[in-house]
Amino acid sequence: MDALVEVQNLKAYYRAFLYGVDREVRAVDDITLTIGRGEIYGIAGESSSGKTTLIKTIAGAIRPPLKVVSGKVVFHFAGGTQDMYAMTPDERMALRWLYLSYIMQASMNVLNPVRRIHHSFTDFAFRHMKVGKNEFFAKVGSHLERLKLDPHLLQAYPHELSGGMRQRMTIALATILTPEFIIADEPTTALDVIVQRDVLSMIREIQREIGSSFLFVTHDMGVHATVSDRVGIVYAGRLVEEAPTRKLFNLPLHPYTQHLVGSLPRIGDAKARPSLEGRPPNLAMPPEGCRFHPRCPKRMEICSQKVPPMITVEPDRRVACFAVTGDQA
Ligand SMILES: Nc1ncnc2c1ncn2[C@@H]1O[C@H](COP(=O)(O)OP(=O)(O)OP(=O)(O)O)[C@@H](O)[C@H]1O
Repeated sequence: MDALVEVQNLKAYYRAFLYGVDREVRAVDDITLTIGRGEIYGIAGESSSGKTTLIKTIAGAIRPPLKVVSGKVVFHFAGGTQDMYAMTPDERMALRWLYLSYIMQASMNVLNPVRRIHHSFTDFAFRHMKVGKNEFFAKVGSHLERLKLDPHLLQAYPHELSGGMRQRMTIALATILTPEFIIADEPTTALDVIVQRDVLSMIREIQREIGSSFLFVTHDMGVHATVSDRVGIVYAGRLVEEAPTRKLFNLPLHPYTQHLVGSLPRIGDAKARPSLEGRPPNLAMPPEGCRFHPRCPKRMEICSQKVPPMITVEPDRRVACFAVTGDQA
């Protein structure tokens, strides 16, 4: 695989005072993954599993109480190879928008609510494009048309657009400079199913047209089935399985992935699918060994004693589970 982003043994913890005690919340704990050029890499996992913290850490958007404890995030952009945490804040800023951009769930936060939408494009992209105003707006117009958005919408205020249209406009804004890497955090979660489909096909189209790589985060496995090329499953701050999407859905290996895939509703279901017993762990006091073991139907003695390493079980898939790989140490 031609790697665009390499995340190596990344650990990022929050410092939190809980019940008067100073604790570390180990939200990202030793994650290693590679995102290929032109690939849509999905991250899935339930609420509080560390998805948002992982993408903030990859994007270099770190502020206290979050701290990168160890590990690396390396980008192989056209401008050269860069190590996110060896860069100065200015160098990091220079990457934003041009090479790396971010699509969030709450699109209103990006589009200035009291100004017409064209101002948002000017504010974010004009100085980077290094062309005159007329040429700039011609480029913005053709980018919108390419994404099947009417350029007249640039004259509108954000509140005049529907939620789905606003989100599509935010995606147009995030991609106007054709960044090589786009991070999307639950970009369709607040949208109804029909609008969600439009936004997902827009993301696929962008990936085809401008060849960007995406890191696509959502707890919704149905969305991953539609849009992601590969999926990494996160549980309690750790990556537990990674595979091409089709393989992951056809034959999930990790018991947690089996639960996620097995709990997807299917047409003809007479009753609700069983939910997993127990709750995800408190990341300030995670269980020893495999963090999933207290809830795992396949747990063995070793699972509470040792952290299962991520093992490559096929050239394109990895899993961290003693029940699958045995103890290979
Ligand atoms: N500012 C903070 N201080 C302390 N702990 C935090 C802070 N922000 C998040 N956490 C903790 O870090 C862990 C991971 O949170 P994170 O938001 O990354 O999870 P998530 O998978 O993105 O969840 P969701 O899907 O609900 O957004 C959680 O245990 C959360 O309580």
